[in-house]
Amino acid sequence: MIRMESVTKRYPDGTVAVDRLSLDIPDRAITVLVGPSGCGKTTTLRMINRMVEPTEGTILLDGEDLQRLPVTTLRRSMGYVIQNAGLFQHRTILDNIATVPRLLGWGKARSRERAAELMGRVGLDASLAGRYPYQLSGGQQQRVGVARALAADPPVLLMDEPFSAVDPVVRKGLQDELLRIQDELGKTIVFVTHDIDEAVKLGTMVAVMRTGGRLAQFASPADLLSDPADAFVEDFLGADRGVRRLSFFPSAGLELVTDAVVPLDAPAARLAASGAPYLLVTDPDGRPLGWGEPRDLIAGAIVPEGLLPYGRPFVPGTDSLRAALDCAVLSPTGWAVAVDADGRVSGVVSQQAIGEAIRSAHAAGRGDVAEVAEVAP
Ligand SMILES: Nc1ncnc2c1ncn2[C@@H]1O[C@H](COP(=O)(O)OP(=O)(O)OP(=O)(O)O)[C@@H](O)[C@H]1O
Repeated sequence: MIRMESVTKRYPDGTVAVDRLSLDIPDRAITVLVGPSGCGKTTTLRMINRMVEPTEGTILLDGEDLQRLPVTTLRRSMGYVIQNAGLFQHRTILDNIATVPRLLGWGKARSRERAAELMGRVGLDASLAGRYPYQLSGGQQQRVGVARALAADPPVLLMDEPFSAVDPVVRKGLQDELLRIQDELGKTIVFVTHDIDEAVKLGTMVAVMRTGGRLAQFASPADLLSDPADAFVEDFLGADRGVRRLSFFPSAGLELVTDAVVPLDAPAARLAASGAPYLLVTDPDGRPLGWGEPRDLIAGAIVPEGLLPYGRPFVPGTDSLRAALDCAVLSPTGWAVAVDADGRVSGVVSQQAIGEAIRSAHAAGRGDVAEVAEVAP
């Protein structure tokens, strides 16, 4: 949808902020521009809505040269969200969100109705509508910024470090919310961040830029983590990229052991049958209670309070291999507990078995990674 062809921006003082950048930004997906401070991310984003004009090269929107489109028409088709939200301090939340529809001549009632609908969509309580920005937390203000950018339903959303000024917990909430909204709305989003974890979490495609405004690599997060183009990208990705890459492998293929799972009232024969070093005891509904060693469990008299904690379970099919590994690492027995969507135990799996699954997933290579790219981290 948006194509950049050898785009360069040289500021009047001679600074080359962006150097011959070519990018195909896919339709209805999130493309993240990431890189160290001053590498030209913001300049690139602003060239897309013509707040900055390129010195050389061409940017096409649906095949049309941006230079041929009137700036007002262009900006109306592109929502813009910035750090600290940039809200109008003297306007209420509802009026902030209704700004663009009002500019487009929608009429007061319809604009406010739309603004109220968007508050719900971005997770803001309706009771906040009459407040002013200073009466909201930083995270709430960012939500207002997103709602305002979406108000006129533009096909493109440009987001410049929108979540950088909030604490990590609020930030995670905002990221999850953006992914949820994107699932519903399917916008073409260009998102600038200097945080590689945010880029890998949000991006369908990630453009890693280096100082001097040059593109270092343009790839899906899974491909980036498995095949960094050079030492700069590898360094930028950080030390634990191997573990992070596991987020893109599903846990559904793990072979679950079921005979190490026993109910509270298990008979002696059942306790002795599995040969496993630990048994996971379940309640009458099949939910986990805790681990016990077979020799410590007395048939018909298992005491839940005497069991080892089962840790955090994972859900095969929804969770990734990284989540399963994390459960196993945190489990006092080294075994991870798998549950279904209702929290009932479907089996258990050892660290060793997860390790084997990781090795075969890596061996299966990229084709498999692409297939499972939808798995949640
Ligand atoms: N108006 C300007 N005039 C001259 N140089 C500029 C101007 N705006 C930006 N620059 C320079 O262009 C380069 C790229 O800046 P830009 O803001 O695009 O980078 P960035 O990657 O978004 O940085 P950050 O992550 O720190 O926001 C920097 O060296 C910056 O100093």
